[in-house]
Amino acid sequence: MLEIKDLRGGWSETTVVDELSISVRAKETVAVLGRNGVGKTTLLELITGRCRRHSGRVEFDGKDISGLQTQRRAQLGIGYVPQTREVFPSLSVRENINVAARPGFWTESRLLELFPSLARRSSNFAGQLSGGEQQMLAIARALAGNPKLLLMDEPSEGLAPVVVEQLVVAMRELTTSGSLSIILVEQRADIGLELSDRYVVVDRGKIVNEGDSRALIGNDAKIGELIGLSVH
Ligand SMILES: Nc1ncnc2c1ncn2[C@@H]1O[C@H](COP(=O)(O)OP(=O)(O)OP(=O)(O)O)[C@@H](O)[C@H]1O
Repeated sequence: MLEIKDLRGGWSETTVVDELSISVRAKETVAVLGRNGVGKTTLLELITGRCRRHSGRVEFDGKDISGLQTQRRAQLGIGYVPQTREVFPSLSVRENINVAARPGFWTESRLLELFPSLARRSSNFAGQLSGGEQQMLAIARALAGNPKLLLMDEPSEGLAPVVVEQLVVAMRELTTSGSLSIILVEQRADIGLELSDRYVVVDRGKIVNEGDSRALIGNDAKIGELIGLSVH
């Protein structure tokens, strides 16, 4: 459903992602792992069209979307949960969810069921929420657009362990529900591997290793060697 071929791009003239190819099948979750600053966010932003492609192709559902505007890509079914969350602070939880909603499985009530902490605060302004709740809201808002592909950038970053646990429960539901394809950028390799079918390791804008996530779970020595990340 997503085919990226020899993609190069970055911020203005700077190349961050370099000749990267990856494909994601329907209903598959792929974890993107790697150290800070290797280009994981930039890869997601190239898929959404938020940063500059220098060469290569991005195909979505068999269509070349490389030259399309970000909004058009979203309309075609690419949802994005940016690292900075970008919820609208002066809109309520409900309003944030509905701002870009489109018909489909994910209705407001299903989303509030998926995230019980949001249900309890549905009338609050997003700006009053904790970091964890804002992260849940960013995911809920992206899902409300009923995407076919969801891109998530480090959802667990900066959150307390108990909140990360709640988030993982909801994300597990998403990855096992079987209707979405997901690319999950995650600093926490243990979380990324647990939630994904396959993983890729990015280093200096290229994929340097990939494989079946289950084969790597628990193999901390190998994870450390591949990524140099702490697993807990
Ligand atoms: N919005 C931006 N504008 C300009 N440069 C950027 C922007 N975002 C990232 N970069 C640059 O692109 C390079 C790769 O960063 P990127 O955020 O893609 O890496 P990352 O692997 O996601 O790391 P992190 O885990 O720290 O987010 C870095 O040199 C970074 O400074």
